[in-house]
Amino acid sequence: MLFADPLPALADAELDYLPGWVDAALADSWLQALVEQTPWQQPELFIHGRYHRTPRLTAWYGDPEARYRYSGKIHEPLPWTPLLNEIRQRVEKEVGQSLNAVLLNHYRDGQDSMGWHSDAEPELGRDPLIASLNLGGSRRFDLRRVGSTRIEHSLTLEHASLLVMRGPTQHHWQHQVAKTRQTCAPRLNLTFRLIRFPL
Ligand SMILES: O=C(O)CCC(=O)C(=O)O
Ligand SMILES: [Fe+2]
Repeated sequence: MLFADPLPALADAELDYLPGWVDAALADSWLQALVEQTPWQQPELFIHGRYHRTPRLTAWYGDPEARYRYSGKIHEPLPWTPLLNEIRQRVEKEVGQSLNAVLLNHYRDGQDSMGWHSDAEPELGRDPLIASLNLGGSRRFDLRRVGSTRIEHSLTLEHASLLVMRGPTQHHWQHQVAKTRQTCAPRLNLTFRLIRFPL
């Protein structure tokens, strides 16, 4: 093989990393439009008995039934914009499955982050497919087994790439985007999902 595999096979996981999934100039235009057009929010999360501001900006879009529970609160989806719907259709074609919601995360700099979690909410059902589009600055994405504190693998998610997680991944693995002191260009991540069992 000419290049080191950015993603070796991990037991009980099915991950595909597709660098350059979309033309870089088109990805640039998506990034700019989404940063400007999205009504960003910074919700408060109730964790360990205290409220914390989410360390990033977020927005939730989807079909009307795609409600989403997050830290005890139910979030109604915003209606699809033409651009998000166009991106959704491209992603659906890639993964061969319909998707009815997307979570947008805006990491403004290296101090914005997402803590360890699995995307295993009951609304997503068994073996959920999560298709994650990366726009803007690169960030390190870490993986560890559920129940372990040791990072087993890290990969750099680059502009215009798509990371697809499917099969048993969410039931056996957690992921994070950690804070970093390195300078980071603003980054958007869009995780497309299928809410199978709406609340
Ligand atoms: O920003 C990322 O790459 C991860 C986002 C994520 O894990 C999520 O939205 O559930
Ligand atoms: Fe996630």
